[in-house]
Amino acid sequence: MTGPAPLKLEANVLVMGADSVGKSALTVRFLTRRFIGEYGDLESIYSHSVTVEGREVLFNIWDFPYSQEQTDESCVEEEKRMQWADGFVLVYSICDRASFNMIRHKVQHIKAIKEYLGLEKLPIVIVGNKRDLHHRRSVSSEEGRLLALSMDCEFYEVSAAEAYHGTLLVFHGLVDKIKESKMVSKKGTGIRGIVKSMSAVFARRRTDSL
Ligand SMILES: Nc1nc2c(ncn2[C@@H]2O[C@H](COP(=O)(O)OP(=O)(O)OP(=O)(O)O)[C@@H](O)[C@H]2O)c(=O)[nH]1
Repeated sequence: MTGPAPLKLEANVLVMGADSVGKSALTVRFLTRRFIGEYGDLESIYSHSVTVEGREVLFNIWDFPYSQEQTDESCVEEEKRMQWADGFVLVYSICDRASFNMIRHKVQHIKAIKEYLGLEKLPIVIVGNKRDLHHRRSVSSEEGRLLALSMDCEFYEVSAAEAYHGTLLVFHGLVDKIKESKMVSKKGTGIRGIVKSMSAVFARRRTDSL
């Protein structure tokens, strides 16, 4: 006798990182298996269903750079996005130390925002991208691993340019953590959930422009 099919899991994922570290490359590689080289600078949200260990997962992936200017408005918007997310992929480039140095602060920020949820383990994955550019490396694998360990996060080093498998591990690893933190999604499902979340994020902007 077979039991009921497991519930579909909805995972809102925020991909964050400094400029040009490969956030779009990583996201597009996961969603399409392809590396297309140039991605423009559009902030984007993608929805895509994937089967992970026999369970259907609807990923809503939001790829956006850290706010350049720390205005009150940009801070509020960033916090709303963090609230929307069930899990985080924090990307740095192994060739860009400044992008690595920002990670610790971002993890602390996310933890502060999510603290009220009382989750034991926040689903956060730290990713060192551009592993293929080893001749230009300025952050060692060890440093990345130690940072992740000290912040209680998962860690992967990948090359979005060279391989699909690494990005697959990143997103599947994150889903495992999200599953642990919420067995059943209590949020709105499908496009309604996204529209609700997007409306929340942009409500302030609309109000301000009236
Ligand atoms: N060699 C190499 N180049 C990469 C890799 N991932 C991304 N790139 C390149 O790095 C550049 C930036 O990639 P994006 O994916 O646009 O980076 P992003 O973080 O989304 O950039 P912003 O939208 O500006 O914040 C592009 O020229 C990519 O082709 C990688 O793994 N290896």
